[in-house]
Amino acid sequence: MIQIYRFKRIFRTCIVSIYQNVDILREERMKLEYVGEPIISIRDLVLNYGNKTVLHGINLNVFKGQIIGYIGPNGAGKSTTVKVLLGLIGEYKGDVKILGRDISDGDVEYKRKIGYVPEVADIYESLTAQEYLTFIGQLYGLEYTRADQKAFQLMTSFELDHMYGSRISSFSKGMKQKVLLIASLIHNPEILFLDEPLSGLDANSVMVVKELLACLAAQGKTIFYSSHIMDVVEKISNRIILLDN
Ligand SMILES: Nc1ncnc2c1ncn2[C@@H]1O[C@H](COP(=O)(O)OP(=O)(O)OP(=O)(O)O)[C@@H](O)[C@H]1O
Repeated sequence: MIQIYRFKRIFRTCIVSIYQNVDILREERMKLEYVGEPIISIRDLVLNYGNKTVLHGINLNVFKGQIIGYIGPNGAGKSTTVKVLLGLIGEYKGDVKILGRDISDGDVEYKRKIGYVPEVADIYESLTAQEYLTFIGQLYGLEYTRADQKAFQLMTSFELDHMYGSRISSFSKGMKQKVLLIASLIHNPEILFLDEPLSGLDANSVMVVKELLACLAAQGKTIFYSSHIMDVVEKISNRIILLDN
């Protein structure tokens, strides 16, 4: 109980300080913008689905601590870009480096350092949140006890601790979305890819996610946030990329 309380306190303290110092943080993040090696580097990325070209030569550098809003209309190629970065689509032209490594070189180690919240996710609904999250944590190499502790902390921060032992099939859409978000954070990734992460969340949960993202960025995490809705993205991002053909 003490640990939960401590985590809640740290989480809230971080959130409060983020809001109090939001301008300073923005300024600090802007300073980070062009310093050092990019954490994600995309050069002349072209991707075709059959005869159709979806990505027409994208060039982009993303630096540590940035929250990138990756915006474009439906069908612009946002999810496709994210899938390339995650190594889920290999048939592209151009160079993509994550954490300094070319992702086409076959070394998948970088995947331990990234988290992903997909737009549409398959989630094992017959498992409880505890079973699902500890399973994901162990896939990322965490010990069961550590995964369990981390999962419960994150469930608590999203006010879902009372559902920890319940089957995911009994969760609302927004609750499932939160579980997916927790699953993406359980291994403390350096880069977080989010594909429309707020879909299905109520206003309060949107606030929690926004605060959490600001908190993560302040800790030096990099966030790649893909969405077709400018409204929320412009409030949380410190750099916006518009994808238009
Ligand atoms: N597996 C696929 N096979 C063929 N075409 C595809 C495939 N996946 C996506 N596309 C097409 O590629 C284009 C880009 O799709 P993508 O899902 O990347 O867009 P998006 O910007 O994420 O859109 P949305 O905002 O609707 O999620 C669309 O025209 C889509 O129909």
